[in-house]
Amino acid sequence: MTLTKLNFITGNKNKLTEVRAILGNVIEVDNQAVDVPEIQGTIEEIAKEKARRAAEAINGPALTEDTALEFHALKGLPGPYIKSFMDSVGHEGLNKMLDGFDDRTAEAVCTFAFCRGPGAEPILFQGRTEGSIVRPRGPTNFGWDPIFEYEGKTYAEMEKEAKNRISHRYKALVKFQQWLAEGQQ
Ligand SMILES: O=c1[nH]c(=O)c2ncn([C@@H]3O[C@H](COP(=O)(O)OP(=O)(O)OP(=O)(O)O)[C@@H](O)[C@H]3O)c2[nH]1
Ligand SMILES: [Mg+2]
Repeated sequence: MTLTKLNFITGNKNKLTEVRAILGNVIEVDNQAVDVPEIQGTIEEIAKEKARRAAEAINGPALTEDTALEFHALKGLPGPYIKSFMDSVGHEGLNKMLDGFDDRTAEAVCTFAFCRGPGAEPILFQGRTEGSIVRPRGPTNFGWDPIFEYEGKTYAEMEKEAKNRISHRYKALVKFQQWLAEGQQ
């Protein structure tokens, strides 16, 4: 089955905007904001199960994405649980979690999962970008962008195009595009 368009199942408008900006001229990206329950487990287990449940929910091919933010000093936490950490303690709390450590480096991880349909095994495409956790700088319209610094600028301080050339999401989508170009084996 050669894909001519994608159904990206996400409730996150910022993610959708970046996926369309990065994939825009490669393939059409539709969206359905189906609320898919997320299990606990490894990043890969969470990403796969999200795609399985999305494909079941729409009874068709589904692309999903799960993002994690791993603090090296905390052995990878908050990881895939970053959303609840961000909602509960915010930029300041996330910074404070590292104030007792010398190592403030972190890794942004984006894991796309494509599931051809109910019962199919999802295929994963992962991108990672290394940075440091800093006090917030820049616009606050996308999650933890203001506290993730890459080569001197936070994601929030970067022009959108600049972020979309180096981000965890961009790197994951490069792998996805290669898979699409190779005929989706
Ligand atoms: O500053 C940011 N820069 C990014 O590039 C980025 N990508 C994701 N996130 C946030 O990290 C959590 C992941 O949780 P998440 O993957 O489950 O996303 P979500 O629940 O918002 O959407 P979805 O699960 O419907 O796709 C959510 O709070 C997202 O807002 C980002 N924050
Ligand atoms: Mg989610």
